[in-house]
Amino acid sequence: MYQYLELMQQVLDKGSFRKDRTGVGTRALFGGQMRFDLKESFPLLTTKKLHLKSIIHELIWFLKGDTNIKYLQENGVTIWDEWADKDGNLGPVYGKQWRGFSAEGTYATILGNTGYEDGLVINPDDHDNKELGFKNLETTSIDQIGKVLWYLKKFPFSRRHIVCAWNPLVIDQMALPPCHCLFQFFVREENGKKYLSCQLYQRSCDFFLGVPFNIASYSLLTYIFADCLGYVPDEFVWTGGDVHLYDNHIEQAKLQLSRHPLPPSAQLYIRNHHEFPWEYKFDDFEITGYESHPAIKAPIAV
Ligand SMILES: Nc1nc(=O)c2c([nH]1)NC[C@@H]1CN(c3ccc(C(=O)N[C@@H](CCC(=O)O)C(=O)O)cc3)CN21
Ligand SMILES: O=c1ccn([C@H]2C[C@H](O)[C@@H](COP(=O)(O)O)O2)c(=O)[nH]1
Repeated sequence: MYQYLELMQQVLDKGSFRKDRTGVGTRALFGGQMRFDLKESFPLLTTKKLHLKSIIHELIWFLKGDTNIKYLQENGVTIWDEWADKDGNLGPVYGKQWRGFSAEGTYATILGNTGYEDGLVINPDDHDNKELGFKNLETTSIDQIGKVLWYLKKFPFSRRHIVCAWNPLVIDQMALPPCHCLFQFFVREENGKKYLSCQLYQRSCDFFLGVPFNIASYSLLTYIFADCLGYVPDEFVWTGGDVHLYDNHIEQAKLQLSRHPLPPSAQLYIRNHHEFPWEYKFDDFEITGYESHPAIKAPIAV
């Protein structure tokens, strides 16, 4: 994971100081890329211990199209707690957009003055409110995960294998607009075998807490798709937009940089094959050979 440590060092050395939405403050670079060869090892950070359970359950939860934290809580995962409402809902976040991208539940067609600028709170469940001057569009829902899997099977060399979580029609209803907002698959053939790569565009990157999770999560997603398709996991390419270290993560980042990375020896095995990505369960995955330095605590910026 030298790629991660190199980019972390660059953010520390060259990042500009910026105010941010959370009020914590960051230093940030715009634009960054890291490549991980999945054929060598499963990319887990070794300079601090990662909580694999949270990463795996979160991905299973996205793939099921779930946007309520109940499933996560039942499995001891607390990483989304701060953003949920009293019923555990997060609005139409990742799961909804991956499995049912649509304009559902929005004040999508503006008939007149919505009063939005006046700070009027619009209830998205109020489906046809003439008084407020909006009504819902007739919606078409797209299962982007199912569709891209089908295209990967039928037209592996297509350049259109894209899943996009950034849905401008419903962004204001999300507890947090998607950070990892678009990914693309790429297939190449060598000696009769098909190799599957994935590239993520992450618009906003909490480099200390979020990014190690995001790298592991999308690498796991690539393995899952490869397993469904009978292809070989090839590369994961991470591309970041606003790559930042929060001011209250600087000491933790420096501690990490002072540690010697351990050999990248983690491997992922999928115990049970499934036809579709949303059918995988926690016990279908086995990670072996993961060794790391101890965990480093850091506060999350809300
Ligand atoms: N500021 C911020 N950074 C993020 O990375 C982030 C958000 N907000 N909001 C939405 C999700 C939630 N994510 C999170 C939230 C918490 C941890 C975290 O505290 N990680 C601890 C371990 C906690 C655990 O797994 O139980 C760590 O040491 O990695 C990581 C990612 C990623 N996303
Ligand atoms: O998977 C994730 C989810 C969130 N983040 C980080 C990136 C930012 O620090 C915050 C989001 O704040 P915005 O003001 O909406 O950019 O969450 C992440 O790194 N990975």
